[in-house]
Amino acid sequence: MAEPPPPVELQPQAQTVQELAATNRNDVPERYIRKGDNGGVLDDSFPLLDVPTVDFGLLASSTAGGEELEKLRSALSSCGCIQAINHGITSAFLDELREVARQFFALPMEDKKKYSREIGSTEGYGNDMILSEHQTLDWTDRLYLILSPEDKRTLKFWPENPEAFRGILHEYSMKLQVVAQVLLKAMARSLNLEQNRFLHQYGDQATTQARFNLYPICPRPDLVLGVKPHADGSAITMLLQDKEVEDLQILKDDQWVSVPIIPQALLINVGDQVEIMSNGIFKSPLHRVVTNSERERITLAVFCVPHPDQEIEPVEELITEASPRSYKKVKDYVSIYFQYYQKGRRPIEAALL
Ligand SMILES: O=C(O)CCC(=O)C(=O)O
Ligand SMILES: [Fe+2]
Repeated sequence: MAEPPPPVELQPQAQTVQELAATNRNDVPERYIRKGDNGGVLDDSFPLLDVPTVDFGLLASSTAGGEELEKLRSALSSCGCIQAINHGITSAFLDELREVARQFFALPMEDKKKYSREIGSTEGYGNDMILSEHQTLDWTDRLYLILSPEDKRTLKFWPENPEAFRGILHEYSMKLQVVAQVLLKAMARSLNLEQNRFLHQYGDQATTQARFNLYPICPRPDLVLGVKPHADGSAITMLLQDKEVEDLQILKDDQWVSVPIIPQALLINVGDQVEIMSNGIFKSPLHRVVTNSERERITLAVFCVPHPDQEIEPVEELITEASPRSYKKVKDYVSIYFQYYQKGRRPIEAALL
């Protein structure tokens, strides 16, 4: 993979999407209107995807769980995602987390702007990074924070208001490390590999990054997307969905389908780096977020990303005559990610042999 030039960010929008939505109740600026046939007509009749639920209590036991492993393998190699249940994080805790996220986005703008990200960098509060004059913007504001390793956190971006925010996010981060380990081991076992086969490549220097997403009410859901179609550049992504507003869609068999909400579940999807490690057996799904003219939506995505120096490549045992190697060895996969993403291309194309 060629070394990409670092992204150069153009002048950000003067207003957050939340401000736009509050002042402009009937229309949206041209910059947010999607161009071309970027995924078909946006009407509101998308079929619901049947995302398999996987019991993490069963996956975590090293002896039991054959049926659960098969369910995992089959889900990750078809739709590329699962609803993780019994993952050891209580519903009450997930509700607290949703509540501090809601309280943060409800703060007055001047309070939120204390945590604004700096131009050219992703961490902090703000909206879409603009890399080209032609870029269609996403109808979303975000708070982006590195969770781990802990010494990589930039605390100045971690809200002090609401007061419980930092403590709850820290606790969530600790709990997710366990969930990620269970998953990566189970993924290997489900393919009859030694259980640390993916975990070794994932490495012990991996970072986890949290992205709180606010999707304000949008007057033109027929024309505007919350997040344009993309696949994640992570190894895996764990999404805490909004409890009520169902606007995430996945491309399955060339059709956009809605992801149902299970309030106590974590929606976990394969990212490009696990697609590469599994030699394409596990699929990193294309997904997008539609907008909503009635309800705002808040989600929390956590991306689990191998260290940039870590080499990622298909696991040897998965390369056979019947399924030859499909991807090159890659390093620092995330660095080209934004440029491809903003151009609406799939970064994984760069890794294909
Ligand atoms: O908010 C969502 O439902 C999904 C967000 C997403 O795809 C992302 O942040 O990569
Ligand atoms: Fe995503």
